[in-house]
Amino acid sequence: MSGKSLLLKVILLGDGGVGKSSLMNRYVTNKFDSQAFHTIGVEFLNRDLEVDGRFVTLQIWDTAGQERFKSLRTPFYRGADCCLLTFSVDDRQSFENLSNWQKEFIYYADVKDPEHFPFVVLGNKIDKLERQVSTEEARAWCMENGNYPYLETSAKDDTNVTVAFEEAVRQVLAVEEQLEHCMLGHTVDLHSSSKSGSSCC
Ligand SMILES: Nc1nc2c(ncn2[C@@H]2O[C@H](COP(=O)(O)OP(=O)(O)OP(=O)(O)O)[C@@H](O)[C@H]2O)c(=O)[nH]1
Ligand SMILES: [Mg+2]
Repeated sequence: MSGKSLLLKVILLGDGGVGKSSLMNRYVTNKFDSQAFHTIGVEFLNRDLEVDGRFVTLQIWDTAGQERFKSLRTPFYRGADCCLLTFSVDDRQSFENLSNWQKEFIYYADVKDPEHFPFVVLGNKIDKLERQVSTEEARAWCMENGNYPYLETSAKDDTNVTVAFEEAVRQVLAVEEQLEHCMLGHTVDLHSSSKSGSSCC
């Protein structure tokens, strides 16, 4: 087990009103406000956690989903280690906009290798009885768009909120481990007389 704490930046993106701020506040302060105000620009909160023996400080960046705040949120995408694409299961439009959020993130965060970037998709407000997006549909979107993990959450009832943020950490650690593995492969390569090296990257 490593004693060093890792600082990870995760960013919550999605339409205005899907519950991004509520998810962050539920996770960090364990509170829920049924009359939350729209976010203007960005806000962030930190929480320390341990995942699979790794100590992590999770820096959660909560962005304003409303279109009019686009120029205020996009400068903060750079340096994110994971992106939580969020929609609300009772709002079909917010689900249909996931691709736009994915593209906006890749562009403004200047992601060099989008295929391997860790996105996690959250379908929030599962406590609501009238759904407009089924679990199967959401899973299918995740499969088709990069094989992303999909979690259904409720910030109101505190369903899967901790699991969602821990999954984000796991995704980042998995990518990091793969990179370390590849670099190790290259190091071994330099000292090897053989031309054939690691084929993982
Ligand atoms: N029923 C229910 N309501 C929720 C849930 N999460 C958030 N809400 C409510 O939905 C509304 C919008 O939530 P916010 O967290 O402000 O949404 P947001 O995504 O941060 O919105 P912007 O800041 O405009 O981007 C608020 O009235 C919340 O109380 C949930 O899981 N279930
Ligand atoms: Mg908000």
